[in-house]
Amino acid sequence: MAEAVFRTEELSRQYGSGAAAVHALRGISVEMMAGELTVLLGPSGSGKSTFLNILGGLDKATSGRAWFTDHELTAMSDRDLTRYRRDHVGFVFQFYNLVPSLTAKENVALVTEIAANPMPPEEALERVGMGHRIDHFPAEMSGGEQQRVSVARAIAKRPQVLLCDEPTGALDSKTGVQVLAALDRINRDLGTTTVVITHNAGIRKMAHRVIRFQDGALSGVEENAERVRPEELEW
Ligand SMILES: Nc1ncnc2c1ncn2[C@@H]1O[C@H](COP(=O)(O)OP(=O)(O)OP(=O)(O)O)[C@@H](O)[C@H]1O
Repeated sequence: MAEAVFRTEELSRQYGSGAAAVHALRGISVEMMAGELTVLLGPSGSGKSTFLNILGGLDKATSGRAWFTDHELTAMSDRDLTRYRRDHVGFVFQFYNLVPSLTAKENVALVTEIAANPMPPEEALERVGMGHRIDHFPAEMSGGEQQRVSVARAIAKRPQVLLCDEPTGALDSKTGVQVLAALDRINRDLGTTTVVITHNAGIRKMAHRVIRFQDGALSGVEENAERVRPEELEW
């Protein structure tokens, strides 16, 4: 039986208090399985980023519990959360945040220099289809290519989980597909448990599991019996 890498129980997050309180998450109970690619789908403001940030140790719940394997994230100190992020989590955000004065390889090496068991930057870039661009600077790359370098940077430390917040949000569909194909390949080849936020419903078809958000609550969980390759997605 598949093992749950993430599990939440009545997870809630409130920002502010009193009349100004925003209930970003309202009691989310869900699981994400080892080796799976999960898509978090929902409209803007439905709580997806808040949920992903708590799973990644970047934000804290107001109530409820969350686990990474058998470690309870919601019981960890800030120091433990920092160590958890450093050792286990790769992040990809909508904007690539590459250092403009460093080449692709140097951007990836920033991470591999401080990781315990990193893959060589060349290998990470090869895995996202950027092996031929290792000496290029961000300004010499398209948005989709820069995003693939940021995926290489995220996987180079061999994280157990890869958390991606709108990785194609700033891209057109053609370059977006190349980024999704890179994520799909990493999930298949390395078995990295991957969570991808999107508000683009077409992307759900590449996932093993789809978790839908609406107004901070779950509005459904589906498993895809058959997955569509990113290259065949329509959006
Ligand atoms: N730091 C914050 N302070 C106050 N409210 C916040 C904060 N972060 C998020 N929110 C609110 O919480 C709700 C959920 O936001 P969240 O970013 O998690 O949604 P989302 O589904 O990821 O949306 P998007 O697709 O636009 O990123 C929104 O109403 C948002 O305005």
